[in-house]
Amino acid sequence: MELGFFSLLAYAGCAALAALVLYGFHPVKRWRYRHLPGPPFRWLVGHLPEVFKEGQDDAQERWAEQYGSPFLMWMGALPVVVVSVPDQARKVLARPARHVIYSLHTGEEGKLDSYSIVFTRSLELWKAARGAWQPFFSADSLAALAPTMKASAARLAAHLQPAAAAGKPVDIWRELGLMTMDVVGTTAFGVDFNTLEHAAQQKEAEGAAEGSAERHVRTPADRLIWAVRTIFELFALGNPMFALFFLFPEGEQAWKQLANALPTAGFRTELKARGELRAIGTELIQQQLAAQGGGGETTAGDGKEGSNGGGTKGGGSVVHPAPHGRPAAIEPGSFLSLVLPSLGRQAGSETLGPLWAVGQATTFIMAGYETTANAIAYAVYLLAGNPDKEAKLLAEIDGWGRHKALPSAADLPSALPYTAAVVQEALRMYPPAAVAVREVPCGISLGDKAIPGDAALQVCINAMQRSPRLWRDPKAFIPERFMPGTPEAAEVTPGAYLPFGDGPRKCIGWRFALQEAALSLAALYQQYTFRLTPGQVPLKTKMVLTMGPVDGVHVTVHRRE
Ligand code: HEM
Repeated sequence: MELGFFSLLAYAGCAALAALVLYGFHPVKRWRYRHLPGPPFRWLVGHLPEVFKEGQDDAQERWAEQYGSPFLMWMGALPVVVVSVPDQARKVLARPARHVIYSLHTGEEGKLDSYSIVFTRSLELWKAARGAWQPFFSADSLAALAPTMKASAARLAAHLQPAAAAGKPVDIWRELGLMTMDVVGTTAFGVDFNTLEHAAQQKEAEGAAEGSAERHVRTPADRLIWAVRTIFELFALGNPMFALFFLFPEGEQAWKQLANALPTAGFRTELKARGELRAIGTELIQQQLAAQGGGGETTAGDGKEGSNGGGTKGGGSVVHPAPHGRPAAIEPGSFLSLVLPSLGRQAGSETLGPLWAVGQATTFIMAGYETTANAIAYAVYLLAGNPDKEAKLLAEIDGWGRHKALPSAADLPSALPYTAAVVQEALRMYPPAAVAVREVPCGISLGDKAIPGDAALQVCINAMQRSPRLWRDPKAFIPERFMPGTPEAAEVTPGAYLPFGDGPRKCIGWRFALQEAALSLAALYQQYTFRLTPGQVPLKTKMVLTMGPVDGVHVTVHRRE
C-alpha cells in the first residue's frame, strides 16, 4: 500500500516534470511564430538572461541590427515581436490597444492600475481618460504652466550654487529628478512640492536624531514625494515574483495572490507608498469636491502666462496649505482640477469616481517625473562632452539675455530653437521611453511577415533612433538635425524619430516635456556650465520604468563669468 502511494507520487512527479519540460518548449506558440527570425530559442527562460544581463534596450538594439524588422524574442513564455523600421512602427502604433505587461497589484491598488490611462486594458476607460487629460496639455494651459516650470528651474539653479562655489561634484540627474518632481507634483495636485527644499531638510533630519527622518515626512508634499520616489526606487530593485509572470503568464492571478499573501519587504513598502499616494490624492479630491459644493467652480485657465492657469472661483481651492509656510506655487488649473469635471461620467460599465481621478493624478506624476529628468540629464551629459555644441547653446542663450527672464511658452520656439534642438537630439540618442508597446487582437502584416492575433508588439524606439541604416553618424551628437533648413535636418528619415511614440496613444505630455526641458536647460546655462567627472563616457544606461543612467550623471558645476 505504502509502496503504491510512493509509486503514484513518483508517477505524478514524472508527469509534472514531463509537462514542465514540454511547456518550456512552447510548441504551439513557436509553431505560430515559426516564420519570424530572431535569436535562437532557449527552453523556458527564452531571452530573459540577455534582458537581465545587457538590459532590454541594448539587447533589442543588437538583435534589431542582426535580424532586421520584425524579429521575435521570448520574454520567458511571452513571444514578443519587435519592430525597428519607420513604416512598420507607424503601422503598429496606429493601433489603440496597448499590451499590458504585468502588475502585481490586487484590490484597490489593482483597480488604480486598471484605471490608469497608461495601464488600462479597457479602451472605453482609456478614451475617457485621454479626453479628460487633453485640456491640461492645450496651448493655453501650457502657457499658464510655464511660470511653474521656470520657478522650479530657478530653485534648482539656486540650489546648485553651494556646489559651484565649493567645486563639489553633484549627480545632476538626481537634482533634475527633484526639479521635475517639483513640476509634476505641483501641477498635478496644485500643492507646492518644493522638492529641493524638502530634500535638504530630509538630509538634515537623517543626520539628526534617530527616527526623525521618517517623522519628518508629514506634510502632504513630503508624503507625496516620499511615496513617488519609493515607488520608483523599489521598482528598480524588481520583485522576484515578476520572473514567475514571464515564465508562467497563464498563472497571472495566482502569482498576484502569492505576491500579496507573502510580500517581500520591498513590496510591502511599495504598497505603503502607493497607499499614501492614494490617501493624499483622495483627500485632495474630497477637499476640492467639498469646495465646489460650497460654490466653487473649477475653470480652465485664461491662457495668459502668469495667470497660473485656471482657477476655482468663489473660494474653492484644491491648493493645500503649502508646506514650509510658503505660498502655493500654482492656483487651481492643476491637472486634478481639470480632470475632476469628468467625475460621474460613464466609460463602458464604469462610472468615473474619485479613485479613477486619483489613478490619473498618480499616473501623471509617474509618467512625467523620471522621463523628463532623464531627457535633461542626457542633454547635460552630451553638452559636456561636445564643447562646440555647448558653445552654440550658450551663444543662443546669451543672445536672448543672461540676466533676462526666460521667454514665454509662446516665444520659446523662436527665441531658443537651438536649445530645443539639443533636447530633441538628446531624446534621439537616449530615448527615456525606449519601447512603445501594442497588442494586435486580430493579426497584422509587417513587411512580408504575417503576425498572428494576440501578439505582443514592441516598437524599439532606441534601435530605430540609433540605427546606422537610418541615421548618418548615429553616435554623434548633432542637434542641427533638428534645426529646420540645415543640411543635417534634410537628411533625417521621416518616421525614424519617435521618442514620444506615435498614433492615438502618442505621449500626451510631449509638449509639456519639451517645454519644461528647454526652459530648464536655458535657466541652468544662463548661470552655469557643467563638466563630467572622470569615468562616465560612454554613459551606462538601463531600462527599468524608464531608460535612465545606471549611476546618474556626475558633474562639477561652474559658474559663468
Ligand atoms: C521627455 C519626456 C517624455 C518622454 C520621452 C515620454 C515618452 C512616452 C512614450 C514613448 C509613450 C508611449 C507612446 C506610445 O505608446 O505610442 C508615452 C506615453 C505617455 N506619456 Fe510620456 N513621455 C515623456 C513625458 C511625459 C510627461 C511630462 C507626461 C505627463 C505629465 C507624460 C504622460 C504620458 C502618458 C499619460 C502616456 C500614455 C498615453 C496613452 O496611453 O494614451 N509623458 N510617453
